[in-house]
Amino acid sequence: MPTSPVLTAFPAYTRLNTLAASLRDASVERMLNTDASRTGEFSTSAAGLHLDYSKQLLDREALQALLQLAAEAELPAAVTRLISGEEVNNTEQRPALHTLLRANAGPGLEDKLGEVKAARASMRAWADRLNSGEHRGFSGAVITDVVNIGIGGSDLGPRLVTDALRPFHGDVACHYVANVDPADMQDTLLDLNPETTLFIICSKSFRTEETLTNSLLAREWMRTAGAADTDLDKHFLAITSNLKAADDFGISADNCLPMWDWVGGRYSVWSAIGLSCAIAVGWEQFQAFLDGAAAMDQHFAQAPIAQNMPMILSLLEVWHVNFLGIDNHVVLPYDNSLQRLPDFLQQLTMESNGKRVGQDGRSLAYSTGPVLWGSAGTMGQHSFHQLLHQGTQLCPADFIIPLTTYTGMKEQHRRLVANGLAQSRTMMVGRSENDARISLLARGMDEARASELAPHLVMPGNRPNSVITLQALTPAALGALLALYEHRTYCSGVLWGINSFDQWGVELGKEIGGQILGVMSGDATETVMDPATESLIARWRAAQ
Ligand SMILES: O=P(O)(O)OC[C@H]1O[C@H](O)[C@H](O)[C@@H](O)[C@@H]1O
Repeated sequence: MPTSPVLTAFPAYTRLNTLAASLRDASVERMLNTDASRTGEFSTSAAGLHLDYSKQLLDREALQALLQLAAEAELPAAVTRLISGEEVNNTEQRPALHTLLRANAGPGLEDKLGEVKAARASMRAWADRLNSGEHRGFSGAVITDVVNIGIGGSDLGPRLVTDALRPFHGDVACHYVANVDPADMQDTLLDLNPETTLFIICSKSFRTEETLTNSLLAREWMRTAGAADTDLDKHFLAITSNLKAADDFGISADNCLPMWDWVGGRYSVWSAIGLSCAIAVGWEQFQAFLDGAAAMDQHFAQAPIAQNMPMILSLLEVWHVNFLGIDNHVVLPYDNSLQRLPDFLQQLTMESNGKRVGQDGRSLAYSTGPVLWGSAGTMGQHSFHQLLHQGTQLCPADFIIPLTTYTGMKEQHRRLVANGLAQSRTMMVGRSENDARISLLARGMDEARASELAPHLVMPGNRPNSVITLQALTPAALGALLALYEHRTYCSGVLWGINSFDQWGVELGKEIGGQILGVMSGDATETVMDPATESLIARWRAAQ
């Protein structure tokens, strides 16, 4: 395997360390208030999104050093490697061509692009057939509900996109079942009618335990309702690269749409894995979603580092993790439709960059992907924002704020935006002890009590955050936003010298899961577990 460059070897690394130390006591508020051009310079726009990072704990010198780091790590060349189909996933010897899934041209990749276009045509045909009522179930009834069965990348992306684009929904309702907990499938089926339901089994591998278990439940439900095996094609589609397994399940090749090993699960919503979304919003809107992502791809490939939004976000991530010693990142969409965005980004970033060795397998002596978390504003304000403002850990935040609402309720939406902007500003300005004391006195509190209470009201401020705004949460803006975070993730992986496209860390748990299931089912009496696991299995057995 090639020797991967490591972050600490770049000349800019040492300089950034020094600059980070010198900035520890700097005031972001002062930097903003004394520099009229800071907001303009610490911001960039792309594909309908605007990023303002002027409230980051960063001055011009540090920003220049970060840009220098990106140049030393040759990020622009890394973008070319990604988009041109080089084997950026070195441990699995594959390219990662999610950009091709939304492209209209792919120089040197014509064969693959041809397959992508054929898959798009097939998605479109299925979306049209279902939305027009042409495709019918075994009793001749029109399909009214689609259930996507998948997990991880075969669930989180489609679920988020369908949820986020609610105002664009047509007549077919899309549901999502992922968990192997039978309650997930049972609850979903409660309101559904087998005659009018179609399942999409989404699994690149068609080997995933949860998905296969739920698919068997769905097939049984269909059979119990009177569907013959020859009717199954009216109720099941498969999105997979494993046609043989789909066929063994009873889904014919005509009902299978492709997935390819050169697309990672968490990067696959743009492929036929997104079919449920295309059905939910119709092909035109799904195409707009692809086009929005393609516009971000173009920006990523062409914009200079200093204006390159994904690169800037990635440099900020590395700045936080490796120079300010921060190990988490909170994403706060001020839009109810984006409440599933943190879930999606958790898989995207943590499965991609939660790695401890470089591409060459050598242990890394520095931190990589941070823990990502978050929830839709304003809910978090009434729960965890306390820690954002006064906790001992720094939690750099991305506020994501659409500037308009589809609801038509402008005044209420103004409140939502005001809340987002207020949280961003509050994280920066904080409150001194003296200001706290004065505000308590103004409320009529006596001097002694105000002095006693004031330390509890102190907020250090200077807490880094960025604000991403968009005109409206349209399919195109959503596509651009997801592509933005995909590319940010890739750039951070390049800066850390890791492979962002494999996920070996999830395998052992699956293997041990199989062993434990064997013991619980009594099929593997010879298997010896550790005493703690044995004792927990005994507790389970006693409860049966
Ligand atoms: O699409 P599938 O093959 O069913 O895979 C579903 C998911 O399961 C795996 O365990 C991986 O960790 C994910 O990256 C993947 O998205």
